[in-house]
Amino acid sequence: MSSRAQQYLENLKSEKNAALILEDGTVLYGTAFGDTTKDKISGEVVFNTSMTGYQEVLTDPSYCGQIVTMTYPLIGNYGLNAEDIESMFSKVNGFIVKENCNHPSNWRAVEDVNDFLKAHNVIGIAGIDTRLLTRKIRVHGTLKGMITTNIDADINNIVDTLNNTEYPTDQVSKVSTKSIFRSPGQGYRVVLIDMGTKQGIHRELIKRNCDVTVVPYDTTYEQITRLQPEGIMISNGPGDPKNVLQTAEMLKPFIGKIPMYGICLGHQLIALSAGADTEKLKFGHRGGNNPVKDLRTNRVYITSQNHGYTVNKESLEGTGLTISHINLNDDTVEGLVHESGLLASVQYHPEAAPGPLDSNYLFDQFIDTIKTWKTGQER
Ligand SMILES: NC(=O)CC[C@H](N)C(=O)O
Repeated sequence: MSSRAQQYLENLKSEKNAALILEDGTVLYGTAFGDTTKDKISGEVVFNTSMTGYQEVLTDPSYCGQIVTMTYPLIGNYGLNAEDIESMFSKVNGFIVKENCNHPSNWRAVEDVNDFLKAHNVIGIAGIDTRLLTRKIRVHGTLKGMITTNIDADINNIVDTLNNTEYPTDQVSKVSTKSIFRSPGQGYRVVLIDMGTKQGIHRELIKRNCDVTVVPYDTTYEQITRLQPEGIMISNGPGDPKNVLQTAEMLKPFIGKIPMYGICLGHQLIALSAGADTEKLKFGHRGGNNPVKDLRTNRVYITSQNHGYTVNKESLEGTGLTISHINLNDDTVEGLVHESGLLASVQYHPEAAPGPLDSNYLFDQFIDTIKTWKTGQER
């Protein structure tokens, strides 16, 4: 080996000041960045295959408590800007990349990933073989992991702890709004149940002139009725939908009575409240190019996704719900419609723009459902 190559390897080794330890005993060494004052954090390690959109991933509350790895090898090259945030705070527990770019170049960039993570108290680890990590997750399913800056820590001890730790169950309460707030508009009155909503959903409703009232996940049926909604939107959010069964229960009396739309966690909650079941996927769908077919038109859409759970197909029988959309990669349920014609939901993110804006039409359909329902009421 040439002395230059040797020097390069030496440098690489000396930069390794953090470790990613997985519950199966795998240890990968890398370089800490972002908030490096955290000496250890743990969570479910998931991968996202988007080539861009790391800012949206970092600010999407659905990732609350998870450690996210990006499969695209260079992250941060266009920085972060003031417009593309999905929420004010980053709720990821940790961020794993192959290479972090500290010198972003983009006319909208206001900061780099390192500074962003620092400001949001999130630790990152760079220099990780994210291809190897992703293959492990694909074979095993998502894994619990820890990022630590104590590289001399007792690995066996950490692996034991990871194996004996349960996933948290309280993520929604951490990201849902604490109080009710309203964005007045001239159009339909929509109540947005905030399970950890992305700003994109709010933005799409406002774009359509809706008068939007955002309410916490634990708002009661009576409180929502008092707001006299003409439509209810249930947002995306983190964790297992069965952690928030109270919201599914609360929604029950609204089914078939008032126009409703569910996105991601909202879709899963609608299914649970109609009597269907949900289950965990092996490693989930997280990325910007998931092909979804609308079974009513046979049209295929390229969708943005971020979920680890799915609605169980067999459990839909007798619930009044039928499948409207299907994932072409693994045949899982991607959309539902209710026999009343008032209720629909999708597992993916119609508000997102992973490149194509294909799925925006679903917001128009929700508004059309409200319009038809209102016309029927006035007759
Ligand atoms: N983005 C979401 O709303 C995700 C829903 C749910 N937390 C899941 O992982 O399946």
